[in-house]
Amino acid sequence: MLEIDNLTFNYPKRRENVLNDFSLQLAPGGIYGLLGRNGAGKSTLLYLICGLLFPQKGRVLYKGADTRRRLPDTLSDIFIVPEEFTLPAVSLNQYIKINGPFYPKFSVDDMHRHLSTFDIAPDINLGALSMGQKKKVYMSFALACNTSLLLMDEPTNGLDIPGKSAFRRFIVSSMREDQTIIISTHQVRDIDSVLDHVIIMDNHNVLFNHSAFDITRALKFASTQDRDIIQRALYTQNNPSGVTVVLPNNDDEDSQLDLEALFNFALESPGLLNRQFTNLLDN
Ligand SMILES: Nc1ncnc2c1ncn2[C@@H]1O[C@H](COP(=O)(O)OP(=O)(O)OP(=O)(O)O)[C@@H](O)[C@H]1O
Repeated sequence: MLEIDNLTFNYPKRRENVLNDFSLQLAPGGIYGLLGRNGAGKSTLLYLICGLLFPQKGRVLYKGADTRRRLPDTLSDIFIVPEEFTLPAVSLNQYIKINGPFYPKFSVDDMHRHLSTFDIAPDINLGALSMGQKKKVYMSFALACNTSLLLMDEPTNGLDIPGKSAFRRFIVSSMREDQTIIISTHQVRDIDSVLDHVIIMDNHNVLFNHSAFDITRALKFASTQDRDIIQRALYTQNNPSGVTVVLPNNDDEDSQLDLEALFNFALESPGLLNRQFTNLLDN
């Protein structure tokens, strides 16, 4: 269990807090999408979760331990793939030899399996890779560490088109049931089919926090030109072939979660969206 209790955080010399009395609890297992406008504090939250930043107030507990204590047992069970990183100019084998031992469940076989999903040979030198290739190698290493918590900041930025679909395969096929992955991203089309849970941040706090199952139970997403349907919609946005609509799912129909529409709906009418969920949970 990841427990974020009343977190308040600001960087030095900034007027407004980045996070203000921010609380969130994540049950273990599953892929969480963390969404928010630019500057909402998504990266900051990931750094606070893994103990790279310390809050001014509140705390983050992972499996009962405060992550700011940076205990070896905690740090060896959490991995973060930041949006930007550097890799040393060494062979992959050397990199694994140096870094693998910090993670007791690291598996070379898993590493090779993940690399092959991305079509990358294992006998490479990390200094001779493009940024996108480095990202694929680093994400493969991250997953091969088999930590129970994996944090990824904009993981699909810089990946080519085959790399983006490989990423979805890589995430879904490689994660274990007890593993929790938090993915912060703006590239919603790259991940909307793999998420188990959606968290939207705004105004220094959590704006929306529900499972994909509950979202598609409460809401129906469609693209239409039918005026009657458009008039009944809770939220509409134009698309090149008609109108994307979000409707109350009164007749229990299955539809594909449209993360972009959900995100825009949440920012535009958070009260209406959250009321829809209160109604669903009451029924
Ligand atoms: N090192 C820093 N020093 C001062 N302010 C910072 C620092 N890093 C981030 N900030 C500020 O904190 C706020 C939150 O930044 P953060 O990077 O967490 O947002 P984000 O939601 O990840 O944004 P984006 O979607 O653009 O990546 C922003 O207003 C940013 O300007």
